[in-house]
Amino acid sequence: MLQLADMRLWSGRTDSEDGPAGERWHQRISPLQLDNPPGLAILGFASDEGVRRNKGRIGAAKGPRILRLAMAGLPATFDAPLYDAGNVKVEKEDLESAQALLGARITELLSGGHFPLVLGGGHEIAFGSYQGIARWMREEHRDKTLGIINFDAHLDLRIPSPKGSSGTPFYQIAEQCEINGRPFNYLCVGAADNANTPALYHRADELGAEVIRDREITSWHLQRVQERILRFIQGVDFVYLTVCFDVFPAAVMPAVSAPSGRGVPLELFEPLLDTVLETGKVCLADMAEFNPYFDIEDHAARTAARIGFQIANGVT
Ligand SMILES: N=CN[C@@H](CCC(=O)O)C(=O)O
Ligand SMILES: [Mn+2]
Ligand SMILES: [Mn+2]
Repeated sequence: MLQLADMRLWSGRTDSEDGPAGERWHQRISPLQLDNPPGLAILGFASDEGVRRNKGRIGAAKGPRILRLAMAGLPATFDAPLYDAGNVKVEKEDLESAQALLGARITELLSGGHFPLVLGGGHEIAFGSYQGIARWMREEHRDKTLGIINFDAHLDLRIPSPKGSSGTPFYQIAEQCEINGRPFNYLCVGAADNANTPALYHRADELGAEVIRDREITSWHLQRVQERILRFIQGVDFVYLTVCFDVFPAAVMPAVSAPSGRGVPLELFEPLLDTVLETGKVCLADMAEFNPYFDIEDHAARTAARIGFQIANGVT
């Protein structure tokens, strides 16, 4: 179901003595209305169902709420309008309907010229995000191609058994691409060898997916990784950016279902994210798997908000 924006979440300190340059997101954001001028539209996907089906630690359905609270106090550093587009909530384990509804809402946002910043929820969010982008491209950009960049410790290329989960979204997307005669352009950045079986790597190969492993991402090799990402982006017209929070070290991001044994350090992730954003091709970003039950004194929520801040500033 669709839930209207709960504007009570957007509150925090105000520094009125500093004028507009002292404003924060909670002072700029408004509930999205039909025909609002294009802006950054925050949309939540309150879902535990994908992680539950994937035998993980549930709690990500509370992500959209806690992430909004964490982002409310961010400095308002961009001029574009900022909107809250509400939430899509999974009801009675019916993940498929919620993903379709998320997709429909995203198509509306993209058609309205907005940049959707979608807050999960487990990584099953990706199959909803993709449905929304795919329909928008079918309707408005038929001849263009899409690339998916997933910052993640996991490939998320599991085969639905029998239903989709937080571990299957990119396999489901590959199936859709096959059905519709579209290329499956998928780059996973940060995959961990201790968190993906050979079967999953084999599937990545079969599907022509590109993989940059976590251990390849060091400060010494940063430029090489940036070049690989840029090469991937050069081959597509639009990029769907998805960040699975378990790509970070567990000490930085304990608030996930499956914390990382190594992870990509934040100080290396940030320049990689800039590399993606600076191409100007990103049409949507989502952030998945934030589970506030496993946070420690809101530390991870702050890190997640910082990534939202970097994306918002990079696309506006
Ligand atoms: N979306 C994440 N999925 C991981 C979870 C791994 C785990 O629970 O250990 C996966 O399916 O591989
Ligand atoms: Mn993951
Ligand atoms: Mn994932």
